[in-house]
Amino acid sequence: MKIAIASDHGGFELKASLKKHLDEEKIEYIDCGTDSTESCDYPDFAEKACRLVQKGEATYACLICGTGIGMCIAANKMKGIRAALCGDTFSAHFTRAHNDANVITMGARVIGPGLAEFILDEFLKTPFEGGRHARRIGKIAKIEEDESHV
Ligand SMILES: O=C(CO)[C@H](O)[C@H](O)[C@H](O)COP(=O)(O)O
Repeated sequence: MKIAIASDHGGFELKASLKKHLDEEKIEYIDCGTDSTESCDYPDFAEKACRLVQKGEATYACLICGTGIGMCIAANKMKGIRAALCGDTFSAHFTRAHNDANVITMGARVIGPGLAEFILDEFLKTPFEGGRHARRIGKIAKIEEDESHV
C-alpha cells in the first residue's frame, strides 16, 4: 500500500504529524506538498496527489486543508476519484466499506492529530464490501461519464 499525502498551508502541520504516524506504521507515502505554512492554493495539491491515485502510483490519497472541504471538492472533480471528508472513524470506515473511497480528506482546523491518526488508520484498514455497493459505485461512474459529454 502506498499513500499520496498532500496539504495546503492550513494542513501542513497535520500532514507532518500524519507522516510521522505513517513512518511508525511502516506505511509508504509520497509527499505531494505543500512544503511550508506559506499561503498556497489547495487545488494544486489535491490534483498532484489524486493524479498519482489515477495512475495507480498510489493506492489512496490523504488530503488536508483547513476544513477538508476545499480538498474534497477539488479531488471529486477528477475522474475515478471518490473523495470523502471524514471527521470521525465511523465515516472513515463506511466510506471505504460502502463507497470504495480512494481519497480521504480531513480538516486540520477541525480535528486534532490524535483523532486524525485514528481516522486515517480506520480508512486504510477497511476493505470495500462490494455487492450492492459495487452497483452504486457503477452508477456514480456512469454519472461521471455522462457529465463529460454535457
Ligand atoms: O478550502 C478550504 C475551506 O474549505 C480550506 O480550509 C483552506 O485551507 C482555507 O480556505 C484556507 O484559508 P486561508 O484563510 O487562506 O488560510
